Amino acid sequence: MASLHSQPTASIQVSKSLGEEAASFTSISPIRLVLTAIGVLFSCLVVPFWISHTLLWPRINYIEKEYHKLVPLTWDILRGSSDILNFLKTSNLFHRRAPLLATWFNYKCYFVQGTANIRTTFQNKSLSTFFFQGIFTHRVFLLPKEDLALFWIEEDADSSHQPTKHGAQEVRNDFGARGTQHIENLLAGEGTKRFNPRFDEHLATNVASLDSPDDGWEEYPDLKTVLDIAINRSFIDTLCGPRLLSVNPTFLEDWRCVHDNITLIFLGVPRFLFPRLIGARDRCLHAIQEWTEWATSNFHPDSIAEDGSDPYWGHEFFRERTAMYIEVDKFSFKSIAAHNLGLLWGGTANPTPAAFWAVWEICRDPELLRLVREEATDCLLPSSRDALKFDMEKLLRKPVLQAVFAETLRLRVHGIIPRKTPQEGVNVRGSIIPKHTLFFINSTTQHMDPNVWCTGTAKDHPPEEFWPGRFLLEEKTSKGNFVYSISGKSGAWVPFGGGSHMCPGRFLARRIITGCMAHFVTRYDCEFLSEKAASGTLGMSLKTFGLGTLHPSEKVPFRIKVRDIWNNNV
Ligand code: HEM
Repeated sequence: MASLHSQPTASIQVSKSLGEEAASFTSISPIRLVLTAIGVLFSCLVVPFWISHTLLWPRINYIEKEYHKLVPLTWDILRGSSDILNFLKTSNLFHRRAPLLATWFNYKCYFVQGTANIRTTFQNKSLSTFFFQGIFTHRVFLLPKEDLALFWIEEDADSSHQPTKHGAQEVRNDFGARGTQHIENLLAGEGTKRFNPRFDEHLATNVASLDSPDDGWEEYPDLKTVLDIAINRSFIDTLCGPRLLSVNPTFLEDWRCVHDNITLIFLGVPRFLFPRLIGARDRCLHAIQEWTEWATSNFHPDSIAEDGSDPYWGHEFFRERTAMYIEVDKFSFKSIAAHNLGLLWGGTANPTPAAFWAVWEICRDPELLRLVREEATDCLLPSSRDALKFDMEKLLRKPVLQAVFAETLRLRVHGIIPRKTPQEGVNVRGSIIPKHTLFFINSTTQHMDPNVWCTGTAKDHPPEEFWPGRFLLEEKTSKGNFVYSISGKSGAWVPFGGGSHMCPGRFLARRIITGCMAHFVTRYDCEFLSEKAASGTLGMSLKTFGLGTLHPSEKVPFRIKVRDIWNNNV
C-alpha cells in the first residue's frame, strides 16, 4: 500500500519540475538566447565543417619559402582518385620545384619531385627504407610483430652510418646490412656467375615448353599467365632447386594469385571475404617454411658440388641467407620464411608483368619485331630443338633490346618510392624536410614528363606512347646506326628507385626481361586473339599501383606457332 501512495507523489513532482523549466524557458534572457544560438550554430555548422575539412580535405603546401600556398585538395583528390595516372601526370601539384607537404590531422608526409630534387635526394646516404620493408613483410608475409623491433634498430643505424647497430658482440643481429650485402653479391657480384647460366637455361626450356605438339598453331588463354609461369618457374628452380615446386604443385598458381592481389593483402583484407587469396598466401608461406626447415636439417656440407649448388638448397643463396638469419636473436623459422618469401616476391613481382608488356609491344609492331629478331638472331648460339641458346652478354648490349627494356619500364612502372629522414632532417635544395619524417618519390610524374621525354626526335611521340626511339641515338659517324643512350635522364627514369637503396636486382631484371623477349619472338610467330590486344588499346590495371610494374587490365588470349628457324643452320 505504501508504494501505491508514493507513486502519485513522484509524478506530481515530475510535472512540477517540468512546469518550472517551461516557466524559466519563457523568461530566458536575450544573452542566453544568443549564446545558445551560437552553440547550436557551432555544433551544426562549424564542427561538421571542421571534421570534413580535416578529414576530407587533406592540405598540401609547397615548402619552398617564397611560395607558401594552401590548396584545398578536394577537387584534385576526386579527380585524382578516378584517374590517378593522369592526375600524377598532369596536376600542377607535381610540377613545382619545391617538395609538397600533405597534412592529415597531425600526420604529415612529403613528396619530393622534379628531376634535380630527386637526383639530389637519392645522393643522400642517410635515408632509410627499413620501416617500409618491415611493415610490408609483417603485413603481407606475416613476419611476427616482435621481429619488427629489429627493423627499427636497423633503420636507426641505416641513417646514422654506424657499422654495427646492436653492439660489437651482436654483429649477428645486423641482418639489414648483412642481408643487403648478401643480396648484392647474388645479384651483381660473384653469385651471378653461378646464378645466370642456370637461370638462362631454365628460361629457354620453359619458353620452349609452349611448343605445339604438332608444330601447328597453339592457342593460350592469356599471355601474361604463360610468361609469369615461365619466369617464376625458372627463378624458383634456379634459386631454390627443384624440391619446392615438386612438393608443392599449386605453388606457382598460388604465387600468381598473391602477385596479382598483393595490395589487398597489404591493406589487411579479412580471410572471410577473400578466402582464396589469403589461403594462397598461407600455402606459399607454409611451402617456403617447410622447405627451409627440411633443407636446414638434411643439408650436409659434403653435398656441395663444385659450382656451389647442393641437392637441398639448390643455389647457395638461400643456404647462406638462412644460416645468417638463424644466428639472429629471436628469428624463428616463421620469420625466416617471411623474409625469404619477401625476397622471392621482390625478384618476380616486377619482371613478370614487364616481360609481358615488352613481348606484347614487340609482337604487335612488325617493324620493331623485325629489328628485335635481327638483334636476337645475331646472338644465337648453336641450339637444340628443346631450347634456344643466346650469347647473353652480347644480347644485353644490343641497342634496340635495351631501348625496348627501358621504354617498357618508363611506361609501365608506377612506383611510390618511400624514404624516412634521419635525425638531422633533409635539405632538398633549400627546403627542409624535418627529422624522422616519411616522404615519397613518385615515378609516374617523372616517367611522363613531356619536357624530358618528348624533345628532339621524340617531339612527335607523346609520353603515353610506347616509342623505344627515346633511348636511341643515331651514330654521327655511321648514318642509320643507332646506339642505346640513357644519358641526361638521371632523376627522370627511376623504375629502380635510386641512391643507396636502389633496386639491387636491376641487372637481373634486365637479363630476365631481355631473355624473355629474345626467346619468345625468335622462337614463335604470335597473334593476339582479343580486339584490344590486337589493336593496341589494352589498358593497365591499377591493382599494383605504387608497388612497381602495372598489370594489363584484362587477359590477352593469343596463339603461337614455332618459326622455321631450324633450317637456317641454327
Ligand atoms: C622490372 C623489375 C624490377 C623493378 C621495376 C624493381 C623495382 C624496385 C624498386 C623501385 C625498389 C625500391 C628502390 C628504392 O627504394 O630506391 C626495389 C628494391 C628492391 N628490389 Fe627490385 N625491382 C625489379 C626487379 C628486382 C629483382 C629481379 C630482384 C631480385 C631479387 C629485386 C630485388 C630487390 C630488393 C632486394 C630490393 C630492396 C633493396 C633495398 O631496400 O636496399 N628487384 N626494386
